[in-house]
Amino acid sequence: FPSLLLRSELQDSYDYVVVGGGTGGMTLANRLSEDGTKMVLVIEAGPLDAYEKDIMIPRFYIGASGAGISKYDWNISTIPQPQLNNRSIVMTQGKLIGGGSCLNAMVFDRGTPADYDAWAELGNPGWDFAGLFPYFKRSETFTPPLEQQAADLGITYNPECHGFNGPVQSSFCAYTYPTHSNFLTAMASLGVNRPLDQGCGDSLGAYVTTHSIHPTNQSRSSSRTAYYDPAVGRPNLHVLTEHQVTKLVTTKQDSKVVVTAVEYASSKDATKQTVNVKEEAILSAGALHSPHLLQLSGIGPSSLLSQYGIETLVDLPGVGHNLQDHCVSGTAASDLNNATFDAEQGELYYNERQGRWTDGLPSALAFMPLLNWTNLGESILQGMTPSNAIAYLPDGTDAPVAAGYMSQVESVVKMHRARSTAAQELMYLNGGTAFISIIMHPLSRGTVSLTSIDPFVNPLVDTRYLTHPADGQLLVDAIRYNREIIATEAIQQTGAVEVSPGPEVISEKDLLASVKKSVSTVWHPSGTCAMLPYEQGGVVDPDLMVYGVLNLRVVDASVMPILPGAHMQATIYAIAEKVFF
Ligand SMILES: Cc1cc2nc3c(=O)[nH]c(=O)nc-3n(C[C@H](O)[C@H](O)[C@H](O)COP(=O)(O)OP(=O)(O)OC[C@H]3O[C@@H](n4cnc5c(N)ncnc54)[C@H](O)[C@@H]3O)c2cc1C
Repeated sequence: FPSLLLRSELQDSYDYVVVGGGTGGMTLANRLSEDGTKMVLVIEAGPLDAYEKDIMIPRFYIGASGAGISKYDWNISTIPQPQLNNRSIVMTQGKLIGGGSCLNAMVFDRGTPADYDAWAELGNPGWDFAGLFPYFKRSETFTPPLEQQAADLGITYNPECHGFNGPVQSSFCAYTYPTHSNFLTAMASLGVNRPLDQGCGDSLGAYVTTHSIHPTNQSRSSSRTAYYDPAVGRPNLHVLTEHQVTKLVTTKQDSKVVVTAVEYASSKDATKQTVNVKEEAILSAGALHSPHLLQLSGIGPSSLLSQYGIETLVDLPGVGHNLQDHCVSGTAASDLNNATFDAEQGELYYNERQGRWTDGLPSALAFMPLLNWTNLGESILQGMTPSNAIAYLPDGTDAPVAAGYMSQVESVVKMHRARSTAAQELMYLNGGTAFISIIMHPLSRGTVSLTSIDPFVNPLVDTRYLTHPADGQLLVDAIRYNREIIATEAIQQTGAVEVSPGPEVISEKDLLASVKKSVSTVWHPSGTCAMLPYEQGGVVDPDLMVYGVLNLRVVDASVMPILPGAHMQATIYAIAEKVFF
């Protein structure tokens, strides 16, 4: 791996220093270093993986393996959540070259046009669907479904909505459970449409999705394989792994702050080193660590920084606020898998690159607008009005952050009313073992905050899932909807019966209690350095430049002002592809 450097081989200064070699960071580093006149350094806290099967074979993605791969994970959990019976939720976050794109479930999709148009309407010109569309395409090499697969599962696509030369592979899993047809038939019987192609923004309805999987060898396509591997030999791209950035070194120029260097260390006890920044520093440390690093560097809410004796260089109340995540709860049906089946499928994978092991997160799903699946839509929407919502923000939320939140809620309600976005994503898991519902536009907001001036102490993550009652109501009603699906003739043919929460759990109160017992995450934290106007609690402007700092950007999940009604990675690749070009 020639561009992995020892610290002693580093130059004194670089044109660009990218903090974090994950999904967004490696994309940027690759594109910036296409210009051979620019020296680019990536500093990544984690190592380079060794193409282990847990990373590369879809069957073993971290969620499927249960416990995960702690050496490639930051091993962070939320603080105990009082509203969830004091449970802490495990918040897996990649700590390796490729970041989350090496651990994720590989679903590769886009939201609806409304999801991104809302970003633009919130004060970010150019970040609507039309503005992002070329960059979605630029990041992607799309492989259409095989003829038989398309016929069996009714997969349709529009080539005009896809890229065919981009670094990230997007394809349909070689294997689909036979019961996926039952699911699609069941959804059709409930009146749910089959969209032409989610790549065009036509993502509402039930269908089989694309994954970031290489269609030839059926292995993971990540920012490591897509953006790191091809750039590894460039003399102007240096990558320092297993070193954690501890602080941005700054000076003042007129009224603005300038980043002059980046400080890093290999461990808590190691001597801290610095590398100079000629043009820009770029934070791509993810939605938990980018705000943490800003706070450690004196850029954040002064009320928080003063508690730790950190001088406030830029008072930005939004840093670490507006934490949003796609939370999930489900209805378990019968277990359709067994160990013998799995062993047979393993053999099939190694011999032919076919079978169940080519399938990461099961690919049959439905994105459902609010008013299309719940009869309680109108009353849930009433409870979502911005003036109601503000009461559910964390205590002590600064006025600009609250103002930005009100605008976000307005956008979300508008989209729900127009049925232009998904309120839930319904996943048909493992060929029918569970129907899981993921809230696409949660109104609960959490925080990420430092708890020590020691950068090696992880930030405190408080996701505050279900603190806005509408999020809980949606998950409760999703269980009722799952029961309707299980009762359809097509699903009954699979032999599925509800095992959890159990058909005896019926009242609103009991259903909510069961949701609170089970609610978890699909690991999509975002919004903590939101791209919003300054007076709305924004942290970065539409060029993703941090307010009050001359040469600092944030390029990762934390800049999303509102979560899209989709999984994250395709959007993060597009953000990183777009920001400089
Ligand atoms: C288990 C799991 C399943 C998921 N499933 C899907 C899915 O199926 N589809 C989908 O689209 N999305 C999925 N996601 C979400 C998606 O993968 C993430 O949202 C995305 O990868 C985040 O990209 P990022 O660039 O914001 O951060 P990351 O990719 O996490 O990159 C941040 C990088 O910065 C490094 N870093 C942090 N702090 C420092 C520091 N101080 N110094 C140096 N380096 C630092 C980290 O080690 C990491 O490598 C999943 C995520 C997880 C964890």
